[in-house]
Amino acid sequence: MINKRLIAMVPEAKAFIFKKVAANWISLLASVVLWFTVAGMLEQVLEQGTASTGFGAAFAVAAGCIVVRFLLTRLSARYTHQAAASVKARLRPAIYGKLRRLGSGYAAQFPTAEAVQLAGEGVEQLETYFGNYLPQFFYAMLAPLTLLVVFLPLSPLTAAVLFLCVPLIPAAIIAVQKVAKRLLGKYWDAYANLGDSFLENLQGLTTLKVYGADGARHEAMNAEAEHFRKVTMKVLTMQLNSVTIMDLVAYGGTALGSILCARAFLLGQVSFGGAIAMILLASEFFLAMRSLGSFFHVAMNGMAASDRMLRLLDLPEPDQGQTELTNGAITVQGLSFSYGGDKTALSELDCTIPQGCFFAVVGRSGCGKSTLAAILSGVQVHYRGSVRINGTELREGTAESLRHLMTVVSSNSYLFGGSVRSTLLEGKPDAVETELRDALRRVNLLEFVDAQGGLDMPLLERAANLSGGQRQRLALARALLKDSPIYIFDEATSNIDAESEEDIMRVIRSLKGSHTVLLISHRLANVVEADKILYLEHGHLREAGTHRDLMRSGQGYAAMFLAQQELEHPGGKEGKQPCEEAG
Ligand SMILES: Nc1ncnc2c1ncn2[C@@H]1O[C@H](COP(=O)(O)OP(=O)(O)OP(=O)(O)O)[C@@H](O)[C@H]1O
Repeated sequence: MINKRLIAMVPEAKAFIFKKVAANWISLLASVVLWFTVAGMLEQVLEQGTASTGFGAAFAVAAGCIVVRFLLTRLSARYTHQAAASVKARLRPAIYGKLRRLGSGYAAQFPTAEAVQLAGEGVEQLETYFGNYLPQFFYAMLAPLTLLVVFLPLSPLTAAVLFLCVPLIPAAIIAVQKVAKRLLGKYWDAYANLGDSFLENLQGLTTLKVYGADGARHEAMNAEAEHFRKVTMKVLTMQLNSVTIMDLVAYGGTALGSILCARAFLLGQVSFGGAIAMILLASEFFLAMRSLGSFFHVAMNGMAASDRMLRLLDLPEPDQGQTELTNGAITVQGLSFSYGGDKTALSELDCTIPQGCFFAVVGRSGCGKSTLAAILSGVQVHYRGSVRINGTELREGTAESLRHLMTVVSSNSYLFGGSVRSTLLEGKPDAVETELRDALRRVNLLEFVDAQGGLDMPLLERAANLSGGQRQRLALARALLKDSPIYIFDEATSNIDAESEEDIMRVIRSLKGSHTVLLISHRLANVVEADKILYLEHGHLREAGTHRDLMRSGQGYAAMFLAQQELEHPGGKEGKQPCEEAG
């Protein structure tokens, strides 16, 4: 339960823990003085029948002790909060920073829902570990030792019996520790799985409704929730049972101590005042350990969370490059990539994309187009072979410079809720009104936005109040404002209306010359004007050339192009037009 690595991660907490232990210990000494003073007054009253001289001083001492205890209790609570705050301030950024360093492909290594649960509830339970459990752990050892020293001169037998009973509480804790660890492991598994399902079902709710599959998912989630409830109940039962045992030891021990004190008084071994003071203090022998037992269960849960947190923090990170990437030709040599297993998504790819050129990557579904985009944009970093931009290897470049250099616009670019203005400003935070309006004009969205109240037109989450084509055009306007030297368009025109598609393609074509453009498109009519088309098949580069070259060679690309034209214009001659125009 003393995790050195975890403690080292929150170095500030050590000082607060020390101060809290000191405050609790001084408070215990104040209790000793208080109860001995009260007992002394009682003895005086019993012996003399009335208050005598020195009573006023005794009252003053007792009142002083009460005030000291009150102040120290407040101080102790403050140290708890400060320790807890330092836990939050250290661990949440550590989790967030790790996810950032893992890069946008982090979800392949660690589920999003679990990361959120750890950063939220996991960290909160660790607050109890640092703020309560650790200080109590040290205080619970100090308190019985202090009382042993106080009791020994008065009644050695009582002191010895009480002191020997105290370890029964940690023994009860140790007895349940193994069971608790196993149960809490199960608890976190069930919690994380439920979180994953909940997040996924929520994200896909519309799809579930469309297919009428929400009922089945509902049932499946009910079963998961029921499993989580049962595990939670087992955890609570275990905690309750162990608390009952600890209470039995604490109150049984206090009762035994009181009986021994009374016996020592009757045998004349201790004065009346001494016996009363010991009876009043007997419970203090156990209270510290008893509180430790209560904190133990919450802290144990925090420890289970910390195991997972450390697993996340230990995940291997992609090497952080140190070289500034600069604009220039993209050179790919012997590029291979696999998502795991024997199957390769890309095999020995070679190509050079000169600066300012318009390249297209095409091929059948699953041939590796998006994988290439993910590698070029730094999302997938574990590739073999070489990818250089202006001569610098991609993995040696800093993430920051790659972000400046390249923008990816995909078919599902995320649009946050807010306004059109706030969305556009994500592309260029210091853009002025005219720049924002100009970007909207370029994607043919200005008129619509103006009709809806202008740049401050409100946007719902994921811009749900826009049509698919409008969303995509807005995402493009945001990307244009960023004005990066290289753009990758990954199916940026899929699933949208023909008018929006043409608007977007017009903008993409206009970037040629001033920007390097890599267009990934399943619709080959869109790539006809590309300077070079790369045709992939099962991760291999099979053909490369202009549309005209590839049509002339009459292989895979030509067959795919003609098939699409036939589908779009059945029986018509239109199918051949773009080819002839390009020629
Ligand atoms: N995250 C992943 N984990 C495992 N395999 C993956 C993953 N993403 C893609 N793949 C596999 O890698 C191969 C290439 O996928 P990729 O997404 O690059 O194809 P694509 O050409 O972009 O397809 P599409 O045109 O359908 O988008 C496919 O066989 C796919 O099943």
